[in-house]
Amino acid sequence: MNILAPVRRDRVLAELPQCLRKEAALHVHKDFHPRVTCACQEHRTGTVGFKISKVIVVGDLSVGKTCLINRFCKDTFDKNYKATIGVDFEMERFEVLGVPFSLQLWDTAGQERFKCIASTYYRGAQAIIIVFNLNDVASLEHTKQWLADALKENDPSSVLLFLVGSKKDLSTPAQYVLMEKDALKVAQEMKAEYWAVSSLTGENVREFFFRVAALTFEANVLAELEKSGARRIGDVVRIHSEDSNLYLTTSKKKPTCCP
Ligand SMILES: Nc1nc2c(ncn2[C@@H]2O[C@H](COP(=O)(O)OP(=O)(O)OP(=O)(O)O)[C@@H](O)[C@H]2O)c(=O)[nH]1
Ligand SMILES: [Mg+2]
Repeated sequence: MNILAPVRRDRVLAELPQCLRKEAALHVHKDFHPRVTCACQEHRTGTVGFKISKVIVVGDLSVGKTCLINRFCKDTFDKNYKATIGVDFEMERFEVLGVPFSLQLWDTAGQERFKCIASTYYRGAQAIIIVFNLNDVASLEHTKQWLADALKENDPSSVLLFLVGSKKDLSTPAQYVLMEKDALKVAQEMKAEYWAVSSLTGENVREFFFRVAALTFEANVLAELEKSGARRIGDVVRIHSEDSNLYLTTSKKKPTCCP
């Protein structure tokens, strides 16, 4: 991969992609955080010219983790199941608000016998994607254990969580509605953002990864600004009391500031 080649035109994000369901979203702001937009305009996004975030994808065997990544990164779909052994890795490049940004996508094995190898790659994730099969309620129940295991290796206060229901093409609308109700509840308990996708049809796959890229980029730049002491004395910090379901601003206490 040539890191200096221009980013593909369909990987350019100029606006914040919106969540799927407001009831289970990491935040529901219409735009990027004003400090992030401002920093990008002024090229104050950090010391390095490009940024990388590590994302791990976990969940039961055969829920469709590999197919989800392959649909987005390679626009392919394989109907034959080939278990991931240990981990696989894909790097996807974006340009967010004019800044080069990459997601390192770690596709882990769901099979019990490979879990031990896979879990050694959990550390240092900025986002955790927990996948379940929308047609298998047990796989939704197991997401809590997958999350607990992934959080052992990461800082729960800074990592972004996504709960993704897969194989949407296999559920009828009525079945989907029932499953979504349970899934939204689990997502709210976890403080994860909920998505439902189909790697076979491609439904929501691009929208989902764009949202992951945008939110990890936003968190990454905010952390960078905080670290570099970019917040000037006298900056006004305003908490939006009308924000609801904003996991980031409520539990993680990231204030919304004037630029
Ligand atoms: N109909 C349908 N089938 C899917 C979809 N996604 C995955 N599958 C099928 O589900 C099976 C398992 O998919 P994988 O992506 O290999 O599952 P995995 O979660 O990576 O499995 P492990 O690597 O063992 O953890 C394959 O036969 C896929 O073709 C989908 O969106 N729709
Ligand atoms: Mg796999």
